[in-house]
Amino acid sequence: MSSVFGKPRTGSGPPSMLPEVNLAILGRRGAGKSALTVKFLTKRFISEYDPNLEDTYSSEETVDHQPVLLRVMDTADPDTPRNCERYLNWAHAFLVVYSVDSRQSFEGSSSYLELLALHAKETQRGYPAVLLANKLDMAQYRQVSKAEGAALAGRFGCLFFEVSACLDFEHVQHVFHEAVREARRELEKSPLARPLFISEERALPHQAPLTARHGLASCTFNTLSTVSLKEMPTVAQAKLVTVKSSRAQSKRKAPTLTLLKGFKIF
Ligand SMILES: Nc1nc2c(ncn2[C@@H]2O[C@H](COP(=O)(O)OP(=O)(O)OP(=O)(O)O)[C@@H](O)[C@H]2O)c(=O)[nH]1
Repeated sequence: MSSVFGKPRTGSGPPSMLPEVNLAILGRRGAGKSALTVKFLTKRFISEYDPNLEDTYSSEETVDHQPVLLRVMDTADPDTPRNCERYLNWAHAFLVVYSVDSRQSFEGSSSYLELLALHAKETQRGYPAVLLANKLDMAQYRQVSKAEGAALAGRFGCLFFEVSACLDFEHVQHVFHEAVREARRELEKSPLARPLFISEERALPHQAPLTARHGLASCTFNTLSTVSLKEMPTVAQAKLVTVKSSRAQSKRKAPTLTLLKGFKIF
């Protein structure tokens, strides 16, 4: 069963005939990828949960009066890009996230943009990316100026926004919808492009790792020697994640609420 947010879909009905857009959220640990994903899907800010979970969710959205089934992969690379093919071959567009209060995360986002640029060059296709500076509510602890963010986005020709996962939903939603617009533009240019998925079964013929070919030290492809490209699978099932909201942190007693499918909020 898929994890579906936004407009509910019937579980046993036929697969959605909506046009689909796959969006991968990339960035260093702690940048706020999961918080942004959850904010977009549920309008709630969830302050803590398991950093090792990587899940894909789907949400029926309407962007510019056109419906779309948006699949969002909240990635969980350990410290640097790892086994990148799982999202490089799946996503139509990318949100690259850093946190305004962490220079390290900003540097990490630069590595991801570099990786996407190499992949685009190699596959001769566009991979729209949006650079997203998160934790704007922490601006008093800024380590990265807005100008630096804009300059990095300019270098890679991508859109740039500053948001906060714990402030208003509309800004976060706007960014996700912009990514859908970017993906649509790219899909219109190459309508036959289909996302592929890596499975760990057969060797990928005649393909050396991207890192080896381009010397990108920060990206490792542990499973590349034993992978093969397959058609995209159905959306992964969300695992049960127990999270604490800021209400719980303020020690007020509140009943436990299971939110949609995977998230439990106190
Ligand atoms: N103040 C503030 N904290 C945030 C914001 N977004 C996320 N956080 C916090 O930053 C921490 C990391 O957020 P996550 O969403 O887990 O970050 P992530 O990028 O998914 O990190 P991994 O799961 O480790 O890959 C958590 O404690 C969040 O509560 C934000 O906009 N403002």
